Amino acid sequence: MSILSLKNISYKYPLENNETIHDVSFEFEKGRVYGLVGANESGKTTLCNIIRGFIPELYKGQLVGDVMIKGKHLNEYNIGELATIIGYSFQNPFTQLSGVKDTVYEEIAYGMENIGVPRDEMIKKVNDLVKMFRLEDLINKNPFELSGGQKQRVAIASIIALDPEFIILDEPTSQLDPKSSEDIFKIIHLLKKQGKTILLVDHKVDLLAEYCDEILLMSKGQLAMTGPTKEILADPKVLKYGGQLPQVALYYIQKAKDNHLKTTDTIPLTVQEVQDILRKDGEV
Ligand SMILES: Nc1ncnc2c1ncn2[C@@H]1O[C@H](COP(=O)(O)OP(=O)(O)OP(=O)(O)O)[C@@H](O)[C@H]1O
Repeated sequence: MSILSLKNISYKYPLENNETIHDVSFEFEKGRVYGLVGANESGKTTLCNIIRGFIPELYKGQLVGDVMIKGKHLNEYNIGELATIIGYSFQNPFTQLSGVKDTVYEEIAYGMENIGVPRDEMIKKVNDLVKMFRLEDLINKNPFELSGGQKQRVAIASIIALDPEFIILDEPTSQLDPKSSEDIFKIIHLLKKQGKTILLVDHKVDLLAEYCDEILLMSKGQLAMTGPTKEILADPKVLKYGGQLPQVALYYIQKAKDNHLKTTDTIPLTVQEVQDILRKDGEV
């Protein structure tokens, strides 16, 4: 059974004439990492808000279709239950900070305090997350004094602290340098190994190619392409729908076209895969 499913979801913001999301259906399986990609304003954040229930709870408008979580309609969960089932890290980490805690350490503990996690368990969890997100030097700092990237790491640690089963990360690496971005993807991999289901909105297709099981490509409010990462991110049709291909795939397609390489049925998506193909073809 899928952990979360979307059935014929359409949505129109108040005062807008046209739908921002049109007839989206999809089933998310437990323990998989999904990359949600698409051009700017294609509807990715709006879809995440629908999955988390912020639409229609906070944003009104016209929503049709059903969001089912573990076999129950989203409406059947109360706000507290939903917060522990679905973790949502916002695109802008500034909006995620509680604003009532003076240190990073307290900020990470805040959500757990609210749901009454026992003190010992809470301390252990915060210490684990501080280590996992390399926040050791920042624990006594005020969250609002941090850089954008540091805020982003604290915001993600705070939602993981609640141990949600389904985690939505909306552009978690947008303010991070390449090394910190890769670190976040490694944490995503670790969370997957713990059985979490992750929906990741990100433009860094090279990292998505390496870490995601499946890709959902949005175009003008619809899911234009969905499927295994290996199929979707190796398909030049992605470009037609405003998506991007990994640098490695683009390089390989160009090389194959120039006839410098023997063609192969499989377009490589990672540097490792290119090296394997080149080695097989006797190029290196
Ligand atoms: N609160 C709102 N009221 C009205 N329209 C909105 C609102 N929020 C977003 N939109 C519109 O909905 C469309 C989809 O926006 P959304 O932010 O969901 O796309 P996105 O794919 O996440 O974009 P980006 O990659 O730029 O973050 C856009 O045209 C946007 O202007």
